[in-house]
Amino acid sequence: MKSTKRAIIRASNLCRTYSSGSEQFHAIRNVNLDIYEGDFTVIMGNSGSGKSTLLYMLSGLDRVSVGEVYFDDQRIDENNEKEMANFRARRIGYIYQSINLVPDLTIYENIALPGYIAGSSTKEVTKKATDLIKAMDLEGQQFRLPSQTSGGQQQRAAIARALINSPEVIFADEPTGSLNYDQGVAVLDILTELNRNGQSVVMVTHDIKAACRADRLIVIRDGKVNGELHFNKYDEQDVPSREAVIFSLVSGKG
Ligand SMILES: Nc1ncnc2c1ncn2[C@@H]1O[C@H](COP(=O)(O)OP(=O)(O)OP(=O)(O)O)[C@@H](O)[C@H]1O
Repeated sequence: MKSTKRAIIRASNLCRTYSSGSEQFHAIRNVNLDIYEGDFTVIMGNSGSGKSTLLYMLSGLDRVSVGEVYFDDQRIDENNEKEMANFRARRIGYIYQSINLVPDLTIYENIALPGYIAGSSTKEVTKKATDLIKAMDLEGQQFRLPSQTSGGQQQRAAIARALINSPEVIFADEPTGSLNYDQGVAVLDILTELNRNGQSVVMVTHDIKAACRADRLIVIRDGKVNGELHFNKYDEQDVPSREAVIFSLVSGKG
């Protein structure tokens, strides 16, 4: 479907080939994909279909083998290492399934660190980190090490860390994968609220309930885009009907 929304990311003829010895594996094959500003885009697909690989390339976390990636109309796949690190620090936020907080830094320090890496002043970082700690309901946890907090608190800290530089796009790779049900819902509620306030979100998930948060769903199969659905902004009432259409598209039973 042609969209009137602005493409914040454009990927053209994207390929990613992994080599091991003389073997080559084509994890992403000729993908053409736009990600629209303000959308909550969800990527689903079977294990090994290439979701994480695609997310890495769209976010500049990994190199493309062939193809082009444009972010806000600027080509990023030709960036050198320094330009790419700068791009990642300032323009995107990344939330990992495995959370990946630095174990020896406090929750506050983990959240603040990318602010300093991006070159913000101590005053700016302190204000933003303090606001985010409040918004993510982490007051009282900020001087603890990650190991002294719950999984849900750690993932909320990881979201705060991803937001510290006010990125244009937040990428989340199975952000609820290591959480219990209630913690997962809390994280999805935060991402949904951020998106309602205009934040572009791109999330990979295996969970159909989590995928119901999408206003655009993309299904990947064998490294290719295999289907797409569009929804209105998330409304809890729509979940049962959304679950059914998402299930039929993902399972190929539609
Ligand atoms: N560094 C690598 N070297 C070789 N093959 C890789 C590498 N990383 C991923 N692959 C392969 O590429 C394919 C896509 O992997 P990817 O992690 O993108 O899949 P995924 O859809 O995110 O899977 P999952 O849902 O299980 O996380 C898989 O077959 C995987 O084994």
